[in-house]
Amino acid sequence: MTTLLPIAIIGTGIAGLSAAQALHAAGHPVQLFDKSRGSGGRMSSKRSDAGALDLGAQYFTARDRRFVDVVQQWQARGWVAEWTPSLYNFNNGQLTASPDEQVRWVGSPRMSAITRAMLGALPVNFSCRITEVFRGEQHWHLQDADGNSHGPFSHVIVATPAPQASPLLSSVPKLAGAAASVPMDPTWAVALAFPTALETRVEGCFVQDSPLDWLARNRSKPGRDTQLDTWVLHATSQWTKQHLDMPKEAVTEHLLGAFAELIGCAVPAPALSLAHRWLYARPASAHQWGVLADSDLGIYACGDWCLSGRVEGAWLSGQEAARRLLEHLQ
Ligand SMILES: Cc1cc2nc3c(=O)[nH]c(=O)nc-3n(C[C@H](O)[C@H](O)[C@H](O)COP(=O)(O)OP(=O)(O)OC[C@H]3O[C@@H](n4cnc5c(N)ncnc54)[C@H](O)[C@@H]3O)c2cc1C
Ligand SMILES: NC(=O)C1=CN([C@@H]2O[C@H](COP(=O)(O)OP(=O)(O)OC[C@H]3O[C@@H](n4cnc5c(N)ncnc54)[C@H](OP(=O)(O)O)[C@@H]3O)[C@@H](O)[C@H]2O)CC=C1
Repeated sequence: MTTLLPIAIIGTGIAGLSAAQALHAAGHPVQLFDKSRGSGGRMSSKRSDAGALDLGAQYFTARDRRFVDVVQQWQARGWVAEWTPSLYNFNNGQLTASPDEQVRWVGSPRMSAITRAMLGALPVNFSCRITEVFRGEQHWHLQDADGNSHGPFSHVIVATPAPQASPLLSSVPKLAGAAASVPMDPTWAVALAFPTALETRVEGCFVQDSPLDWLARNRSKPGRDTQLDTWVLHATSQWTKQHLDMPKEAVTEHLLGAFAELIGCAVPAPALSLAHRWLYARPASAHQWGVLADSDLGIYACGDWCLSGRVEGAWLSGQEAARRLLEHLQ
């Protein structure tokens, strides 16, 4: 059985697009919405004079068979490539090589390439912040921040971070309460570009006992612009919380200082630097919900916070939302 009305999907991160693709493949019309100007959410990339910079998700791993299979398809289509960084660990003031066998994937030529390709020609309203989701006598309707109404829709899938999902689920208090119970931690990200290559072999580093949590040589990822030596630094959730409202220039200065202390080579002034604050970067703890659903009413919530807090979890959660919706239609 097919629905005549489209299914509204709020959020064009990987969870929303995972659900959209599965529903579209099953013959159901979808209509996507995102408050941003493009797709990707936390898997987006920032265009800059130093090329595209992955400020959010750095790479992803695939452990679940279903995700392994889809990543192989993405690889065959050229949407993703394996990233094999020279990995290090910084612990107790020591920088040590930390190679492993883990396969790590990145979007190619930038992280945002994956959701751009998944979106394809699916209908989407960008720069459209949904503020209200409500049910009429039979169907769902959306209200956006500019006062426009959208609908009717047969079903709604909310695919935003938990704190942003909760108000959109207010017509089903049980779902709104579950989403509200998931705190999400922030992450400050800083990108740097140096005119000459830093004299280090480090291409990725897991960091302990520092304001930094992770750093990556962006240009070591496949397909990236290599003219400048580009780096992305992520602060720990703890440091970010303590400095949530610090001006971007000061955040850059602090994290550049921490980077210079640990990287073990001379660090000149960067030719370009930028900072980005991810307010809802990761769920404070993992859940095993898969999806939140009220199938009788036709409303679903998905995203990384319903599973592992990683790219893989977000994709699986979107699949689960689509599966539950299709199951209920039968
Ligand atoms: C700094 C950082 C580093 C990370 N590193 C990794 C990593 O290395 N590996 C890994 O696996 N994962 C990593 N992650 C986590 C990974 O990025 C996420 O798990 C995944 O991208 C979440 O996808 P999602 O679709 O659930 O949510 P999102 O990507 O957040 O998508 C939600 C979308 O909803 C939109 N939206 C929100 N509210 C509204 C509204 N009211 N109306 C319309 N649209 C709305 C947003 O604009 C966004 O596009 C990282 C995340 C961050 C922030
Ligand atoms: N900053 C955020 O907001 C945010 C960061 N996230 C990070 O995303 C990756 C994804 O995790 P995944 O399980 O897919 O990858 P890994 O297996 O590569 O890493 C998992 C953790 O394991 C430790 N690790 C892995 N490899 C090594 C290594 N070669 N040497 C030392 N340590 C390694 C490391 O843990 P610690 O940082 O040392 O505690 C990895 O973190 C992951 O890095 C998340 O932190 C996800 C969501 C938001």
